[in-house]
Amino acid sequence: MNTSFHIPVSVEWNNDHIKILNQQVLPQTEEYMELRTLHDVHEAIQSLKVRGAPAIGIAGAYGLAMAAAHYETEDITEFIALLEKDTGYLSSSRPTAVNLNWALTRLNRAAQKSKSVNEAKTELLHEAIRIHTEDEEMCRQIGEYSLTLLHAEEPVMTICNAGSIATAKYGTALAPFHLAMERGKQFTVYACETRPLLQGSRLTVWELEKSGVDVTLISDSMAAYTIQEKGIKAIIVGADRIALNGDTANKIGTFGLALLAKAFQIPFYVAAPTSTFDFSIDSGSDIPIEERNPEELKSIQGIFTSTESAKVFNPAFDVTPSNLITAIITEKGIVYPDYRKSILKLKPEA
Ligand SMILES: CSC[C@H]1O[C@H](OP(=O)(O)O)[C@H](O)[C@@H]1O
Repeated sequence: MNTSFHIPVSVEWNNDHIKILNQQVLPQTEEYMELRTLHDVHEAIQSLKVRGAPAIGIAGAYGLAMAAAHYETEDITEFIALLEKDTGYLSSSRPTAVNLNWALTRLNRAAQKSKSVNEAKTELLHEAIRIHTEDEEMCRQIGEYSLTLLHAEEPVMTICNAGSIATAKYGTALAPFHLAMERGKQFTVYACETRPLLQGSRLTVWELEKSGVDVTLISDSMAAYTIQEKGIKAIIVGADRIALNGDTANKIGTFGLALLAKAFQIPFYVAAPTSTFDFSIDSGSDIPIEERNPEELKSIQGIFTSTESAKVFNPAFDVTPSNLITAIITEKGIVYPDYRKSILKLKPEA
């Protein structure tokens, strides 16, 4: 393997602050930023400087632990109340990816078990570090299970960026490609550009090129023709929130790819850690879908591509019904229908 290739990561804890790769300016600029306050973290998540369900959870966890380290109270009850207030603020940064709430809930539970403020401050940072290191291992496992389903000689398609920079490392949907590359095996990946924020053309192409994986960019509208002409053998995507019945929220455009997979009778895989499952909701209709600023659709990098007066519908995610999903690949194994039954087995002990 060419030693210049490497698998990029996007979030790091740096003693007393968070260091992130600013995904808003990739691929033209590889800029690292320091996040030192809760507002810094909220803004970075909301503006997609840090993005991707698992990476949002990791950054949110470090952000809450970092903020709590500066609480001045010595009263544990007051400390917990402050933590709950900051948790609510941070949770509001992006509503769809369940990993943010999942991570912040873990930190609140860790603090609630603490007997003193000092113990709570230590436990919060330790829990954030655990979430970060666990996610890397979960992603690597997802990659291993994915490699039992995907074969390097068969071209595959993906959308958005469910990659190493959207997680601790390796990614979810992109994990098999990075792992295969580490073992000298080359996948042929077709990446949809993923309008309007272009996570595919800006981030997935950049990330896979860094890692030496063979990636070809297509526009979202080219997906059907590409499947037909390039003989795509499978589609694999990430997830932001998976309901008990297997309905999956992911980047806008995913539902359309699932319909194409059905039409072309090729497998459609969702790759996600169990931290992306929301065991409190029955179906996809319960998943909040973030609608974003209309400007994101009407312009690109400040240049209007429609009229300034154009009305816009700009959902950042859609929900793929579970009947279009061939299997869900998790770090605990591959989940098949009947999804409600198989997903319930993944539910952590209370
Ligand atoms: C493993 S990342 C999961 C998921 O998050 C991305 O959304 P966004 O770019 O808005 O943060 C995308 O839907 C990925 O598939």
